[in-house]
Amino acid sequence: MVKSRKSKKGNRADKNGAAKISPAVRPPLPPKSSPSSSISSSDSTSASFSTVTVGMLPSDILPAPSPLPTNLTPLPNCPMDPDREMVGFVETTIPSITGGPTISPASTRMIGNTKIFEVDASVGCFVFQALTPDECDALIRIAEDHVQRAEYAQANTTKGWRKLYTYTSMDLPVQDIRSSMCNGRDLKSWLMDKICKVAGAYYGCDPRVLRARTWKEPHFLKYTTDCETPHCGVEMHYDGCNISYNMMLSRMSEYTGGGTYIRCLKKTVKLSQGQVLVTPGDLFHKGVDITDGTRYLIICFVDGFDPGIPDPSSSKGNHDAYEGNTVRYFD
Ligand SMILES: O=C(O)CCC(=O)C(=O)O
Ligand SMILES: [Fe+2]
Repeated sequence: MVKSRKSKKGNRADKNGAAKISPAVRPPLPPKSSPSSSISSSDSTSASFSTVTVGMLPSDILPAPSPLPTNLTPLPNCPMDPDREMVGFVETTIPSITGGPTISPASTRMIGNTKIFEVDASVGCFVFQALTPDECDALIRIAEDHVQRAEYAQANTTKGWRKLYTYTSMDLPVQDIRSSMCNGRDLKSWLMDKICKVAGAYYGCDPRVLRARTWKEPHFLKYTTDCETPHCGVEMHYDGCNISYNMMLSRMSEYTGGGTYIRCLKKTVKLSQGQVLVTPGDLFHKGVDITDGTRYLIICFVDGFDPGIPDPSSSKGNHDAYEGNTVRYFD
């Protein structure tokens, strides 16, 4: 049956979050070189990510099959998912079995300047807006650009979408995109700082103790129905780290279905573009199948502080029946 989200080679983290993963042998880094292209965000709220610069990889000496756009179409002044259609409700619950939609306010609170939506405080699950749509679109583009270059170059040192874990098949470690910079910081540490600051405050630990579990983290995760062997979802599992975060890069309109089903809550959390769901690593959950389109996430298995929240759910019962019990969080 489904258990911890194992790495492809059978490594896994134990229930205390200690990684039992043998040190990965990484290929040598290519020499650093000057930037080849950049994406600028016009969103003034995203000052810390105003420029994503993609540096040159060895494959850059070959013509790129599809060059990166040098500018992104500015989105209307909307800090949230432009496709959201239900502005005004803080939480929408649509029970799949017991009748029609009900709307109930989510409990919210501020951590610094960040608004936290409690998915369920008793099991330490929460959502917040971490990125702007511009930032999400830029991240998808640099990931896909990296993959295209990797496929084009067919070089062993540059790999594209691949299977890093048992239940997924299109993963890409963020640190593969070695030269992407955000205002002089590398992408991985920029993301980790952003999330760990809030997660540390939420769970009551110093954010500096929180770290990515292995070199694979954080990683892009792609689901798509638009290929020969569609990759649509992830079956029930727990991540086995201390804390996990799932950051949504896609807009709602880019896929149908999807969402993260949390077994003990019998709820599927559907994130808007740029929102992140943070959970303790012991909670059973699944990536609900998309039925059409493409859904991109950045996932991270974080260690360093155990929030000590065991999963209260039982594996018995028809949990799939509750997958349609969807919650969304809006301002
Ligand atoms: O697709 C999702 O929402 C969940 C993905 C997930 O649980 C994982 O990659 O470990
Ligand atoms: Fe997971």
